[in-house]
Amino acid sequence: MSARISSASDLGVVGTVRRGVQLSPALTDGLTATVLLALVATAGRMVVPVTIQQATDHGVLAPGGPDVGRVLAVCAVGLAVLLLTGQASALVNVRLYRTSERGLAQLRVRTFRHVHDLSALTQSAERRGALVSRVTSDVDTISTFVQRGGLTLLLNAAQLLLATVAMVLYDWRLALLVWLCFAPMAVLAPRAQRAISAAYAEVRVRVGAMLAAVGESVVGAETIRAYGAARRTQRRIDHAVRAHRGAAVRAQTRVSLAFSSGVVLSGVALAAVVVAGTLLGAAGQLSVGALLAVLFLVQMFTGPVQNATEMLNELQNAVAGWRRVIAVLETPAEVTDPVRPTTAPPGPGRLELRGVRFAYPGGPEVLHGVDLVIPAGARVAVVGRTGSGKTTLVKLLARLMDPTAGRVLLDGVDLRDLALRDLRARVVLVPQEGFLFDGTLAENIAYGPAPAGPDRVRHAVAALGLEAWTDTLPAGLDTPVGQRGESLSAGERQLVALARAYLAGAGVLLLDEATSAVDPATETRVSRALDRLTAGRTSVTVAHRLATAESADLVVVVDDGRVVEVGTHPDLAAAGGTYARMHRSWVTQTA
Ligand SMILES: Nc1ncnc2c1ncn2[C@@H]1O[C@H](COP(=O)(O)OP(=O)(O)OP(=O)(O)O)[C@@H](O)[C@H]1O
Repeated sequence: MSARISSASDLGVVGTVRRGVQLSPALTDGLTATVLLALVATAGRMVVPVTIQQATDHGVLAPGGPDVGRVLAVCAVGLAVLLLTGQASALVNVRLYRTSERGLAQLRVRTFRHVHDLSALTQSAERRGALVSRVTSDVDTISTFVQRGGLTLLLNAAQLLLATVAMVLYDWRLALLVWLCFAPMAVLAPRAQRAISAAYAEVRVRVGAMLAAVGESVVGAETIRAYGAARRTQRRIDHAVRAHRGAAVRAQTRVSLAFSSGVVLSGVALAAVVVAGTLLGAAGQLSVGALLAVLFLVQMFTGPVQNATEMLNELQNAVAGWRRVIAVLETPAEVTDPVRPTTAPPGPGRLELRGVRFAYPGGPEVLHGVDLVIPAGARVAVVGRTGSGKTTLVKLLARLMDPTAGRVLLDGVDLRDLALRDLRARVVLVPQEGFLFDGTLAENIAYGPAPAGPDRVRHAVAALGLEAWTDTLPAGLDTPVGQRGESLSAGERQLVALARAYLAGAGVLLLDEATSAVDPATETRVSRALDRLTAGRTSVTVAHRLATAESADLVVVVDDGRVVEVGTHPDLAAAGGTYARMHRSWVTQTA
């Protein structure tokens, strides 16, 4: 079972870009037209040097004296071309943004859906935060390159080529001289870029450390005060802030050095052209206009040579981002919809495990051949020591993952043959800590497969006997719960989770009993709501309190990945086995 998502795909650079483009086909929409427009825009830049040369040689320095009309005519043509190419340039940007945003939106949606399809197993194997970052920041690194980098790289090359051709046409010796001056930059720039990237990587690490230090000190303020660790914490923060400052200054120093060497090199090139051009001019081999034009063309060299390395760096980032996103998309979703789902009508809710074995990826087997029948409509409590496999068993019943061997059946049908949508409508898992979304109580209760209106929410609340509680809240069912339900107590969050499960209306409920302590009043409400919720339904509860087992129809005892006892509480308590021992020790502890 390969539930882990590899950190990155192992495609080469070209393969990665090709696969990335396949995944976001919108990226290539109208690309040919965009490239043509971009080439027109780049060619338009040549207009300035050419206009200057024409205006100088044939206007200002015309053989019969300055010809103002000619200068104006040349400038007007130059201006018109410049305006047109300016339009082309704006259009290129708009088109690029539009197609790249569309393409990246496709990629985000696709990756996000796939993350949802991955089994609970993969999601827990992979840190959830890291998955979120693949959908967000990794796609962002691609976006920077797609929006600017890719085309800039092409246009820079075109600009260098056109500028060189223009220079050669004016004087090939000057063109050669300029290339010689810029050669060191072509060699040094990649090195400078690497040094700058390394410095910024260091800055990012330091920012992370600084945020962690500050964040921990705020979140853990009570513990810090309780242990008198304020000074030690302060020192840690000071250190993190100083380290960040040092790294940021180093990075900026490198950027400034790189920038000024670029300026120096282009200055050297300009000076060399002025000297060589003047000598050629004196020998009658170069016109003043041509010399001016070449000086302008030199300016068109600096940008592309500096940009090229930066863009190559962005290409590297984008390829790394693409590789990580592709790795997510290439992780097979293990819990998939059956090709031909069963059409059998829903049964009463009888569950069965036959020879079920399970191992987490790369781990030892944690369930070793479990055979178990859960009759329809029974209230079942699963008990056992911590780590014995209770939660794993319940997750398999909900098909959050599939067994390594054996079968899980609902009303005689293998869960793998049930359409996932049908399965989720018939079996609902209520986790220990149900996730609450930032919204009102009613919105959170209505969070089920079928959207529910206020009447059904009120009905669910009344059916579970929770009105007395909701009536005490400031805005009743419209009370906001805060992010993750932080405005509610742990017990109240459980009540919301139960109402939500009630509204989902499934015939089979799988409950992971909450272990967090709640006040006695809420405790009573929770257990009353649970009684009402499970009435008439099949329910399997991972019981952390043996009181739950006492009131269940059937108790299942799991020990070290095996079901060792099944029976009613009185029978098992009298049998003198594992359950009887657990129960005796629980009674003495709580007595
Ligand atoms: N996501 C996971 N990846 C790898 N191993 C896991 C994972 N979840 C559980 N395990 C291992 O599987 C075994 C059974 O765990 P499980 O959570 O099913 O036990 P449990 O009886 O529910 O325990 P508890 O009462 O503490 O919740 C344990 O050894 C546990 O370490």
